[in-house]
Amino acid sequence: MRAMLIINPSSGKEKAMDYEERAVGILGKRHDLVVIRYTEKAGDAAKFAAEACDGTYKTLLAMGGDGTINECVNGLAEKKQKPAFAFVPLGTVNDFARALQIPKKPKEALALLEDYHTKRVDIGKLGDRYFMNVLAVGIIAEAVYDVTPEEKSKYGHFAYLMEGAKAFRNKTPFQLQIEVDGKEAYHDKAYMMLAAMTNSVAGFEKFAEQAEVDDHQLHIFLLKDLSISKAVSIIPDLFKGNLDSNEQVAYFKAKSIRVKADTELVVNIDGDEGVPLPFQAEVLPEEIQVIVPKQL
Ligand SMILES: Nc1ncnc2c1ncn2[C@@H]1O[C@H](COP(=O)(O)OP(=O)(O)OP(=O)(O)O)[C@@H](O)[C@H]1O
Repeated sequence: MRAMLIINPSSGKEKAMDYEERAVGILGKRHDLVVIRYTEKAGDAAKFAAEACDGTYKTLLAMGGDGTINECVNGLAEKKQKPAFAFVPLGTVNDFARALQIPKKPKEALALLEDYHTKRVDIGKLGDRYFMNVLAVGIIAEAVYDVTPEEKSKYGHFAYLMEGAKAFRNKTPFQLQIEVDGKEAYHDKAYMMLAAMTNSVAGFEKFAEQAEVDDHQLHIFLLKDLSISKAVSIIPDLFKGNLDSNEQVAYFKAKSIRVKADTELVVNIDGDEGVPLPFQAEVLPEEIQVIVPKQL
């Protein structure tokens, strides 16, 4: 059986290329042939990952940031003959790696291929798009687009918090209507909605502390109020893992959601601009087999 190695040469300050030789060496021990594909533009990684589902590949290894990993997940989703998926996280935030305890050091992440311990993990589906981390509507979703690559490399994932705090000023809420698993769960004003597949959101590993990668659930958080006196309590709860019980937050778990709003809003899918509301999304349980550390 073959292995495919997808490299985004622009990821992680161009670090991806440094680890190519080591990756090929490790993959070469378990596979007859290692096919290397370099991405040049958006969409390439998804296309290559889909090609790796032709039944001749045992393993797909991606080296890149969350963008490349999301594309690979999109290429693999709902294919019959998926290879096991491994990745070396080279982005600034690396939420999927945080959730799966994949080491940040590329050498250590590559060493996981020696053990080849795998776990089936859930992903989400919205129309013809797939996500492994988070859907967002409202303030934070908009703030994500304003974070520049320079801010990301200077402040890491805190750049999102800074941009988010700026965006909180002068905001008015929208009316949001949410159905979870076919039942109306929320119909009121909100400033933001997040639906997380994993515990780590924008680098905050305690955001959805209760979320497991294979719990078949979306973890839905709604920010109901934003008066300064009350909103400040959210920051400590964000770090302590208590967001679900915060007074300003409504929290639901569900296998599927439908979301409508009274204003024009766009859903952000794993950090990228998605479709306008209304939308519906669902969990695809244990859809992707990922190479992870033994303790997971
Ligand atoms: N050869 C290339 N040169 C420049 N850009 C590329 C190349 N190949 C792919 N890309 C772009 O890189 C994007 C993904 O980048 P990456 O994997 O680093 O994710 P990211 O979301 O930017 O990571 P993070 O935010 O965690 O730093 C792709 O969507 C594509 O647009």
